[in-house]
Amino acid sequence: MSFLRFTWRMKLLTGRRGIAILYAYMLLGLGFLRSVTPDFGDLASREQQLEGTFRYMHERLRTHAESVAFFGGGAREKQMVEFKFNELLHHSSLLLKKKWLFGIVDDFITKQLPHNVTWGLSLLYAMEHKGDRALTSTQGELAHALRFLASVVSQSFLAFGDILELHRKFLELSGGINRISELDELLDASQYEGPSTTSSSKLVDSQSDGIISFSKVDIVTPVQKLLARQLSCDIAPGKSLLVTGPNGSGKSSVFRVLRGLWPLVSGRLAMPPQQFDSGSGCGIFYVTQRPYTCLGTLRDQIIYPLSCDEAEKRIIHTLEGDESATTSDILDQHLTHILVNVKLLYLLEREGGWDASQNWGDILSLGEQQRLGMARLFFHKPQYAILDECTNATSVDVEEHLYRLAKGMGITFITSSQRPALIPFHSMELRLIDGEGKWELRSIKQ
Ligand SMILES: Nc1ncnc2c1ncn2[C@@H]1O[C@H](COP(=O)(O)OP(=O)(O)OP(=O)(O)O)[C@@H](O)[C@H]1O
Repeated sequence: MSFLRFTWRMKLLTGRRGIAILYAYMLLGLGFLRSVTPDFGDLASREQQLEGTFRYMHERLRTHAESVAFFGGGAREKQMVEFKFNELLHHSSLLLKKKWLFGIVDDFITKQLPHNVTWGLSLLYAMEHKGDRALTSTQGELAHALRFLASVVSQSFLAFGDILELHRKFLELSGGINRISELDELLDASQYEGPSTTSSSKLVDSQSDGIISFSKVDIVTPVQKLLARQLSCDIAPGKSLLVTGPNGSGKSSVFRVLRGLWPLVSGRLAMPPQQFDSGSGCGIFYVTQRPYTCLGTLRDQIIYPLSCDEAEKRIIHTLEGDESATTSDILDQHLTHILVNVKLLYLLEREGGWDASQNWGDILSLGEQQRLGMARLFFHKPQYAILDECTNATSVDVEEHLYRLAKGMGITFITSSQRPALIPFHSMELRLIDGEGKWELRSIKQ
């Protein structure tokens, strides 16, 4: 109804030609805008998806920070998070650019051009009422004054609105700046107080003839609870150590100090050279009870923390394969052999090959994850393996089979376990007696 009334009023003011111009403009303008509008719905949902993945990766990293640090997977995680961040950044800037360009076109079609068209229509109106010059000029002046007043008032309100908005924008901006400066301060602090720097200044004797040696080391938690007083113990290649003790007595904490995740507050620690950060050919490799499953393919689970390229480079140096096969084929053949060893070959078929990408932490049982953790150990073949109850969900015969294989590869273990079946694979037992400082070391008769 109001539409008809508007049309009728417009016809009175501008005549048929004016109405025709107005509606023709509206239809053409709308049609044009529709045809050039990017699919903002799709773009926004893709942005949400990328943002979600990026946040999920951070969340996951926080949850598994300790495992990642033990593996020395920091560089690999950084690479993966940065890849996702760049993807998000690229998409967001594309979306912004599209919004900006569309804003210009939209503004032109819906505001600037109509403004001029209105002037055109006013001119038509003036020309059609040219009989009474005095009346026309009075109406013209009045219309002009009204338009001027309306535009001044609306512009003034817009300007005042902008000034009022400034405060809110400033508050929003200062909130963001505060968070960034807090992050900056924390990063600075972590550079000076990080466990690795504190401990490394005192500890690493990389010329230790391949021996891991604790000499009067106090194992102390971050809240200053003493778990083992003046721990002294040498682990030589081929002389594996079994760490036992009640729950909470500090078995894993010994490994944390060894890896440099907790500071060495007293004593001395020597260990063979290691390249945790590059993840390749490392001297000491850590396998947790619930092995960390990274985001990625089945192949990525075994070669972690190496990337596929790094793993291929490494395999080409260490293995001799069929000359006609590509590096990736040689790598996959080697990984298949490892899967056979850990009795997980069926995964390859079940999940659809090495490039299958799944949420491995959810779809694999704990026992399967643990065997995958051992597959990772066999791929990296370190000099020492820290095995923190990492086979306790597998059956005893599988556990013994895995230890036999690792021993056959010349890997020396530092194991935390409660299973008597593993005793024969070790030469010494370190028993943390009460979690209050007492410990004892005994040799195991083979
Ligand atoms: N980040 C931490 N901050 C403070 N205390 C901690 C921290 N991590 C562990 N602890 C404490 O240190 C003690 C030893 O923990 P640890 O994980 O070494 O025990 P554990 O012997 O490996 O136990 P379990 O056999 O159950 O695996 C526990 O009392 C635990 O509560």
